[in-house]
Amino acid sequence: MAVIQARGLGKQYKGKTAVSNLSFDVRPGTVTGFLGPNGSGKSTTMRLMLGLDRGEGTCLFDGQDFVTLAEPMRHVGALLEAKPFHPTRSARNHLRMLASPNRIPDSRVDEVLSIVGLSDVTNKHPSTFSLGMGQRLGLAAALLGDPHTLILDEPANGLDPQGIRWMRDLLKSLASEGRSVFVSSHLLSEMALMADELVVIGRGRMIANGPVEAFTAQSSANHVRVRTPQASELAALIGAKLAGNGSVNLVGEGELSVVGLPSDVLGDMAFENKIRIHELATMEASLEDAFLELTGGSEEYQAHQQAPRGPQPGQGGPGYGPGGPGPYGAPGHAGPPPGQAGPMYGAPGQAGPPPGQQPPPGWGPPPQQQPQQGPPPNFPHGPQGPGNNGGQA
Ligand SMILES: Nc1ncnc2c1ncn2[C@@H]1O[C@H](COP(=O)(O)OP(=O)(O)OP(=O)(O)O)[C@@H](O)[C@H]1O
Repeated sequence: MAVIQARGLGKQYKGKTAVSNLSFDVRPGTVTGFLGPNGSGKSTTMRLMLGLDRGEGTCLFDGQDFVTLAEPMRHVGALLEAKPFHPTRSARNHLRMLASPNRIPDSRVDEVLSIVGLSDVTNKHPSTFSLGMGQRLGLAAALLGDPHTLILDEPANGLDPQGIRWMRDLLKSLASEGRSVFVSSHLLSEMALMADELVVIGRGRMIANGPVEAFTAQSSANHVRVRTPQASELAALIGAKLAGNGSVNLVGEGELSVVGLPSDVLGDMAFENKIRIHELATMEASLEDAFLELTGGSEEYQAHQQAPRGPQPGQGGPGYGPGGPGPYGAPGHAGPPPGQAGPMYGAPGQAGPPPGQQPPPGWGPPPQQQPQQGPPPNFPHGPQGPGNNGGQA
């Protein structure tokens, strides 16, 4: 059984939709990354999951609503915001205050302080902590009850590079013990190293949900680079073989970018036609490539003057058919301007679907939406709410 089952989560602020009809599962033994541009609704979703905000839908933890869990810290640990600590208590006392209603012994307080590397500052006031130290204390609070589920909003915020690596190793090892870890982060390279599954949202709506590999596999940035002194000849052969299912572009002198055929097929084709190959390399899309491509246009907040993101003058863009950008219509992947090197043979570009309307190929549909239920009750745990944050909505 999935440990976390979110169904139809939704929230409006003064008529403006922050989260709309989000459904997903988080399985035990996995780190599930929660991605989305600024303001896309990640924090709101996490608050809805924990009953900290009123909204639509349900979220069940092992089949139970969070607010009905007895001793919730033993089931779900949450880190939702940095430094929501008591103004006068020491770090240790802050944790003891959270531990006692959940019948968690003081020995566990010292244990989690040691796990997060704060053993030397247990008697200091968190108000004097750096952002990174505050995050560590927040994580200590989330771990207090040794929960099988963790919900962490940007836990790497403020951590130094060593801290970020430590956090990654910790979350992976917690997942490898069979726990469910649901974590948001803007650090895509981190997420690529850490996450098994992804939930990607834009403007509060589901964009993609599935394994990380499937997410990156659908990116048009996946291509094969071929360097050959017989580029035109090879491009013509590739174009014929593709027959509209992919593209081949001249991206530099004697350099082709091919989408739709793997390197072994290209190598054999060149060999059979006596075409010399100087380089044949499979270029895999990064999580960042796939994320920017898929969430393009769904950013709530954008700089007015964007840095140029498309191919540089004189270069083509990988994987563009003559009709436009790749299958998801990513900004910054607009292909070469007229008159510059560009697509030679390829499928007509398709305009990308609006976010959330058509999941990329190979991705399962989101779990079936359930009829939306009434708003969950207010978070009932008062000032000693879930995990660490005192239950502030
Ligand atoms: N208390 C609030 N009152 C009004 N609007 C809110 C409130 N909290 C969030 N919003 C709005 O809801 C939307 C989603 O915000 P949310 O903080 O959930 O996004 P996010 O994905 O966590 O953003 P970020 O990545 O920047 O942390 C935004 O448009 C935000 O302005």
